[in-house]
Amino acid sequence: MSDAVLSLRGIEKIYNRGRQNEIAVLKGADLALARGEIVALVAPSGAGKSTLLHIAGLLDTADAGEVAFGDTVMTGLGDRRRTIARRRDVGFVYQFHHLLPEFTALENVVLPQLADGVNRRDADARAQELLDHVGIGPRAGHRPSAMSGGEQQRVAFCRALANGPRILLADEPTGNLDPATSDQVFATLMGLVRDTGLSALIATHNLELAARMDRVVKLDQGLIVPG
Ligand SMILES: Nc1ncnc2c1ncn2[C@@H]1O[C@H](COP(=O)(O)OP(=O)(O)OP(=O)(O)O)[C@@H](O)[C@H]1O
Repeated sequence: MSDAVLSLRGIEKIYNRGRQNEIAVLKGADLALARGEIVALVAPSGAGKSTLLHIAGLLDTADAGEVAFGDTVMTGLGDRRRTIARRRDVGFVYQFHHLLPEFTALENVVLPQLADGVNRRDADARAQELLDHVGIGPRAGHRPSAMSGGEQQRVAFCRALANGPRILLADEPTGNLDPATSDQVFATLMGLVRDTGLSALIATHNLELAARMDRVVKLDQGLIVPG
């Protein structure tokens, strides 16, 4: 039995295996996220943060090692089960919001719920509740192009949380914002994660933001080490 919500054990990833440009990015990375824990992942550019987040979120597979959500080992499960787990258990946030431009803020938060079988009325209510929670309820009917960068990113947070995941994975979630906005939007994200009791792994270059999380880890030579 493990108390961890997310466990990465001995994760290895090699790109271009057997070719001249072979690159071993992860060489046995270990990390466990406790319930409600917010962990900062810091590393120089190219060290493998995105690769690790993609493997943790079942968007990519490792060459060796194991990913577990709670006590369930996800490694080796078929595509269907991985897709369902990814949709239900994991929320992703990226540096760029990747909202669908032709849909409103509300609709962007509704869509992942419809894909998970939630009815429209419940999905609308949950989306509005999340948007209210991050302070942009009145903008629910606006398309992303009519919103500021900070507002767009708040919508992206709501979309990531729409299906009630256990784990939030974020890749430079405020990296595209100016410093003042980044600070506010980061505080919003932290509040949202705390209020929902999620476990979060947040990659950032920003050491000030990293210091505000529960724990800092570094990716160093393909391994996770204390920050
Ligand atoms: N699909 C791929 N094929 C080959 N090499 C790749 C692939 N994806 C990433 N890499 C290489 O693996 C290394 C790690 O990439 P990754 O994107 O995980 O780093 P990162 O730490 O997230 O960087 P950044 O902070 O710049 O986003 C880099 O050298 C990158 O060029």
